[in-house]
Amino acid sequence: MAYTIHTPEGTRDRLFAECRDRRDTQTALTDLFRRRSYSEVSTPEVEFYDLFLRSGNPIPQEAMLKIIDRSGKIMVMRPDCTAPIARVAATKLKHLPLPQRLYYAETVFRSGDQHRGGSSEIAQCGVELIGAAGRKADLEMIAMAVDALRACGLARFHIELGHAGFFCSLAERMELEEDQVEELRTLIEGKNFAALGDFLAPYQGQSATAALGKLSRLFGGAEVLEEAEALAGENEALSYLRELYEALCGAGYGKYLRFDLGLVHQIDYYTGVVFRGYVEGAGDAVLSGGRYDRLVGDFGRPAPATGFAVDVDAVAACRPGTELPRVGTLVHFAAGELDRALTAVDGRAAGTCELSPCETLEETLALARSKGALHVLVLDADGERMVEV
Ligand SMILES: N[C@@H](Cc1c[nH]c[nH+]1)C(=O)O
Repeated sequence: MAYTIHTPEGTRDRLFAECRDRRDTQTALTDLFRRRSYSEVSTPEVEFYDLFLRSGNPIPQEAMLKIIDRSGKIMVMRPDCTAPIARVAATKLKHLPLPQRLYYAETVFRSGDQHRGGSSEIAQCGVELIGAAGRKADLEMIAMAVDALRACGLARFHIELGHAGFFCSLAERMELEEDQVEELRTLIEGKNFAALGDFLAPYQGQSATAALGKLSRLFGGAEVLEEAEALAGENEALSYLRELYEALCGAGYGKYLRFDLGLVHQIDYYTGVVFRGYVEGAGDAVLSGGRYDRLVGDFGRPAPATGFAVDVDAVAACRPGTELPRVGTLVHFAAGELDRALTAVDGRAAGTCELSPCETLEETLALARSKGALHVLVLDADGERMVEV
């Protein structure tokens, strides 16, 4: 059957260098998170569908991979890490003082054209700062987003800042129905200018219409904030973004920051500052996050929170190239010489030397030739010698 040799849509096998790059990227990120006092948590790969419906419906329902369990309950492959961690913070961790700093390295599953043909299995590495509101917590998180991409060895990247409150304050002024607000959000998020124009046409003349129409074009440097103020008037979200920007510039982060006031995440638990990270060489965002002050409360312990997740494979693909070390030496060892053989492997640079599983030297030499190795180290009762391949 042809099925058995294919992997399901949106998934694929990952080999050698790709696995190593994923692991290295995860390590670079988690080292940073640990240094900043974040502790690791892990939540189940399969969760109740209801968890994601109740917690503000973070992911469109059609994007969740569903499973029916034996009793007929609908379960989903975890489509998002933040909602389950909010549950943990509100339940298992409720006796611990706030704020709590948590990190994770997990896979999320999102399917359908929602992900524009990309992988539906996404390795994420992220942080959540739970129980801290306000300026200092937002500064910590945005600085950490910059440092996370720097820790991965990236130089050409930027973080785009937006504010969920800006869109909401404009949408509120238009007195729309809830589903119309969602439609508007999707049009702006998708930078779908033609449809947005049609949507707003009946509202021409209203004070927020011009700003909403231009929202998806309001991106760039700090001048964007002035442009937005000119369109929308004094606005709390804009003043707050300026305040954060000035503090971050003072700490040397300014050159990594830009603004995108049309940044309206599809995930709809965000309540304040939102941001995305873009790297030269990757079409889509490689980092995404922001403030979500109501989600933890949905699980019974009100607490403001902020966080972000890095798409590990997307970042790994943009890291400066590191060639996979070529295996230069195979170790051919006689029975009883396993310990010497392993010592020889461990004493060389990782990945440059490996054991030969062959019984005869001829077989090992043939294996060495097929792998492009240059030497065979022979270990036997007489001692050791190096044979050129
Ligand atoms: N869970 C979000 C990222 C995030 C973490 N914390 C807040 N936001 C995502 O997958 O895009």
